[in-house]
Amino acid sequence: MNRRLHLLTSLALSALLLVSAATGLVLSGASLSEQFGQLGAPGDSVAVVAERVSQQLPNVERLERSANGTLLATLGGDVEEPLHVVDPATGADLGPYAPSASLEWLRDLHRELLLGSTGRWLSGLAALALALLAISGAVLLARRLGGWRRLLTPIRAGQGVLHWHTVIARWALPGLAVLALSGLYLSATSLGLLGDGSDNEPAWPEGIPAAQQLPVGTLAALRQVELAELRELEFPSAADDSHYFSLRTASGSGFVNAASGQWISFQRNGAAQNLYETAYALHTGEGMPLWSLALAGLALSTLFLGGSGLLGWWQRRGRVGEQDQGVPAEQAEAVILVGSQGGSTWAYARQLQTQLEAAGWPVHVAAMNTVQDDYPQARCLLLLAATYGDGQAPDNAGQFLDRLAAARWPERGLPVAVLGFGDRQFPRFCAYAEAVDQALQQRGCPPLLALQRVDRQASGELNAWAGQLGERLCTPLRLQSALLPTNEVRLTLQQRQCYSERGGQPAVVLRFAVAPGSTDFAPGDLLAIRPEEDAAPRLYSIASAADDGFVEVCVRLHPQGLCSNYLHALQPGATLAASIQAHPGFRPQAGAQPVLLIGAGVGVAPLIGFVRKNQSRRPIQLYWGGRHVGDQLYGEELQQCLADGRLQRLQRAYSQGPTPGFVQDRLHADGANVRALLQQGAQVLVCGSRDMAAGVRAVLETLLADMGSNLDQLKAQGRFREDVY
Ligand SMILES: Cc1cc2nc3c(=O)[nH]c(=O)nc-3n(C[C@H](O)[C@H](O)[C@H](O)COP(=O)(O)O)c2cc1C
Repeated sequence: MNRRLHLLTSLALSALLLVSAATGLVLSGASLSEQFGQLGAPGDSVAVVAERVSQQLPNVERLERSANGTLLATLGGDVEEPLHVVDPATGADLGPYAPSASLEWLRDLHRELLLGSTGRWLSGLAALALALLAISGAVLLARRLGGWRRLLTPIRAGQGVLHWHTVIARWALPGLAVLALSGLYLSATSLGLLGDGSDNEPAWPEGIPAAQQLPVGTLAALRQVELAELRELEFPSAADDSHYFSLRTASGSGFVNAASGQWISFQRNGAAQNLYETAYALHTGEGMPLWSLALAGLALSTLFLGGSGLLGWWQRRGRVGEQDQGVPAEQAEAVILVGSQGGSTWAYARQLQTQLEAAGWPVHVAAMNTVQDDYPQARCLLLLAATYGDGQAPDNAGQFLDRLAAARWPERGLPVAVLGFGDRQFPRFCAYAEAVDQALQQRGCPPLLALQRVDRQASGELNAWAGQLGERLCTPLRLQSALLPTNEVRLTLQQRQCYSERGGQPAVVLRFAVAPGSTDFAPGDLLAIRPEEDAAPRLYSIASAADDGFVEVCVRLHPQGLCSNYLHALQPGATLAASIQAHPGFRPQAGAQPVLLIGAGVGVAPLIGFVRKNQSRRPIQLYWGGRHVGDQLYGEELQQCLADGRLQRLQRAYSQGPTPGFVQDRLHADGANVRALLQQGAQVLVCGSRDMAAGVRAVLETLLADMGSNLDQLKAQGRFREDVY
């Protein structure tokens, strides 16, 4: 609902919002430059400045100071251009006031789209749209991050316009809310729907006798008011026979006796006027240079958010596609319901749909929120559910549990199977799928299969489940990881370096030439290689970056391994097709905090990549585990990095060395150092086998417990990441 409100509002009013943001950007820039032009203005009183001006321009009738600090004098008599800019420091005439015609035009466009009062209504609508977008955006963000209390926690690394949409929106939201509310209020006052307090006037001077006027510079009341406070000062008019000054300041307005210099009356601004003044200042930034700068940033971010939101929506339309629902729900024999936020889970529903349909099953595929009361023909119900936030449902599944409680199909004993999609690096791995599975059990649905949780769309877990499901349905099924590459690149082996290992299998470092600009990647991304046409691809962590001009991976030989045998046999000049998958979840966060890299064997590949690229010399320490002291995978290069400061410290452990130990034992022995790093806010990146990773986690848990923390907290801060195979 929220996402739809967010999307529909932005689609319906995008043109209006973009015009408001673009004109707002230029206007805040202009206001900023005007304010910078007035930075050296004197801090004198109104009396002193009025004296200076009246000496230079004896026919001055009125002084007016804009919130940005420009001082304007209205000259009386037969003057062709009565409005002049004056210098408050000297009173000198700086020439007739000539506002830029294009700026005035832009201001009109911003306030009323050049359409008069209809345009003012439309501008009000733009402010309303901005308010709705800010509110629905905040709700979406809170959902995505796992609750309002986590609104300020780091957003996980990601790619694509929608990731940056979220990152920018988070910072811009409070400012956008201020802009939207002040814009709404100003529109309401300009349309006469709300009062601006301007009817709150001081008592009009009556019966002031004619008397000798004092020089304006000596008037006590005007000497109390600072120039920065001035809005307007009207001089006594000989024509009207008035013997007083009328004055409007930021805090109120009143009249001053020109002969005695005393206040005749003064009326402080009421609440409505103060509200108007505040809203006006907040919306225009006038008189507040830093806020003007922030407004320019907000206008820019509105443009970015509009563009990125629309682009992201356009890109997702096809991906998340719920278009092909198959047969209507009431005719389906197999029902597949999908809970997905990012869209990837739909790919598995499509694969199952295609294979089941090919085997003659009438299949219905839909979002979990559209679950029906009954599926009269169904023989099985398959639920594919991802987890978001802090263990919550994706948007398109948020209503599933409520609807399940009222549905009739559980009473028919329809067999169900739940496949959970998640990421083990989150504290509540596949928690939503677990909740769904439990609710189904409570409603007495017979399980077709036990709940299976899939970590980062791992092929093995997907296929184990598909295989079992195929057996139950008597229809062979398989699932192919949707992380499979679609962006194949042609690689040519440039260089290979083999590291043999006493009593173990050799590892080879392969460097493939890649045409500059043909693809983009960073250390830690994955190279997917398919050794044979029908084989599942194998993923290898990349040790280089696109600007190196080569893709480097490190591969251990597995005697029975199809892909490792194939890669070990490659000789320079050989070519192969592969593709690169971004893996933004596994790389150092931006910043200067220390980084603790932990790896074993060929798991060093992405880690050496991070070290190589450490041009800023942030403190990076590497703990690495091998077998024998002689195993020197990347040994020389690591020494070089130590020497030039890209690597601060290197600790090695050898499981079959003179003092045998694993990398986790080394960490444990070095507990004081690791604790110190964690206390400094270090991020931990672990790459290697599952067993090693489990050992490392156990040691870190112990060290963190001593510090009153735990791994879950570290993960929630994005400071613990694993790339485990
Ligand atoms: C912001 C965000 C929060 C996530 N939270 C969790 C979580 O709490 N538990 C979990 O197991 N996986 C979590 N994941 C991982 C997703 O469930 C996983 O990537 C899933 O395959 C995404 O499927 P989808 O693309 O269909 O939405 C999260 C992913 C993101 C981007």
